[in-house]
Amino acid sequence: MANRSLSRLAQWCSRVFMVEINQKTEPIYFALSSKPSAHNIELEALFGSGKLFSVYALCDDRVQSARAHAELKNALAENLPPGCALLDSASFLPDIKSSLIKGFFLQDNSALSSAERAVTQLQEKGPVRLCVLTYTREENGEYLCSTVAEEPAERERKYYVTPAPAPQRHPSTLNIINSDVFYQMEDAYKVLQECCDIIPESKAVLELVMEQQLEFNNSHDKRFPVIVIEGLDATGKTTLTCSLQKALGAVLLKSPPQCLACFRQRFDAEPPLIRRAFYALGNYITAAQIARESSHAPVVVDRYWHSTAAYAIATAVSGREENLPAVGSEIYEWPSDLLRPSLVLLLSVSPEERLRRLTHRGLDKTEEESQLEINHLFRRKVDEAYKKIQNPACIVVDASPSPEQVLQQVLCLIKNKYNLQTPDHQ
Ligand SMILES: Nc1ncnc2c1ncn2[C@@H]1O[C@H](COP(=O)(O)OP(=O)(O)OP(=O)(O)O)[C@@H](O)[C@H]1O
Ligand SMILES: Nc1ccn([C@H]2C[C@H](O)[C@@H](COP(=O)(O)O)O2)c(=O)n1
Repeated sequence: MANRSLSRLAQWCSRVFMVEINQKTEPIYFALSSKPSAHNIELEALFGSGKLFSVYALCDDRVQSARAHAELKNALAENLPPGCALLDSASFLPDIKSSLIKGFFLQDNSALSSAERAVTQLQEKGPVRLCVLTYTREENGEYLCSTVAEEPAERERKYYVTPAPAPQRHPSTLNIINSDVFYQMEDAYKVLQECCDIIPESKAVLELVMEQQLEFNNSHDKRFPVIVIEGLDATGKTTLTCSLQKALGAVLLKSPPQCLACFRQRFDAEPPLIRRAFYALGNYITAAQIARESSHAPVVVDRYWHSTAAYAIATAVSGREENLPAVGSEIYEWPSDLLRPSLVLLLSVSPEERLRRLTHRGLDKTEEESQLEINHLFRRKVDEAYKKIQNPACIVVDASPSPEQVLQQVLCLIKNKYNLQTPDHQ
């Protein structure tokens, strides 16, 4: 269903709404119905007594939609009067892939109940069309939903708010494929193609991808091992990959590759659809470099697809780590057209040790790194997602001992697996 058709209230009736009070508790689910329902304590707690709204940015185009949602969040945060709570919300068709539409649930407890005016002003300002649903409480305690629509007939239409059961699949997992994680180069490529007008840097990135693909040769029969080192920030990847490079006489590569470094900040500022497509394409450039280099030497890679998928999944899946799909889900499948490494090692340290290393290093932190620091829930989800990725799955390495001991441990793993001749580091 095109988003634009959702401007009519009746269209929302086949859908379920999810409101997330916070990341640690279960979301609240409700639906719209022409029939009233029995009293529900959860809904009572969510709807409380103030004025309530759901706000969605409606665009047919996925790039515009992703940007409009992010802009709406900023605009609401800036323009709402004090006393308003802005909660993440979404609407979806239970267990139907790609059906999730993100929006916001707004509780207006401001002194003058002026959130509606602020929202209407945003609606008038455009250019993005907003769908605003408003909820009112009847004397008998029922909640009714109507739209803040221009046409009077549409404004008159009302539906009962009724509780809905939690779906089997957490709604935030419904849109992951091709919105957060890409499983073919073509799919990520298309996203950046659609961005060329609004983000001119996309063109340069696409050209670099095409250049590398032309040189890409995936047909060497005899390859040297390709060892990927993964892990959260400050777990020791840079330290280990540099030592491995020397110890194995290997070529050291990273993803995203150096040629994309100047574009990274630009794409990091974009919503997940665009940002993740950028990192996905980075992996294909690195893959082409791996294919070239592994024909004459072992290759060590600092981050690759495990990072791209794990961070994207952990960000997309809201709430607790139990909401992550189980091992075996298609979302953890390695992209069919991406060069597979021979070995993936996941460096693991305790949160306390990682924080100590981060603080000691004292470098600027990206927003996501800062989030990792303050948000243990997110860190656990990244870690879990790393471990759920299959074919190739990663081998967890305890990276808390000294750098030299970690290196020895890893050399041992590599030697055992490949019978490689590596210098002794006793
Ligand atoms: N085994 C270790 N024991 C103690 N300190 C370590 C160890 N390995 C690395 N460090 C220190 O921890 C800090 C982070 O290490 P490093 O830069 O190698 O991590 P990283 O995983 O590459 O981080 P990022 O992903 O953020 O670039 C550095 O100050 C480094 O010297
Ligand atoms: N192959 C990669 C590498 C990195 N990312 C993303 C994931 C995090 O947001 C961030 C971490 O990188 P770092 O700060 O350690 O340079 O970059 C990715 O998606 N794919």
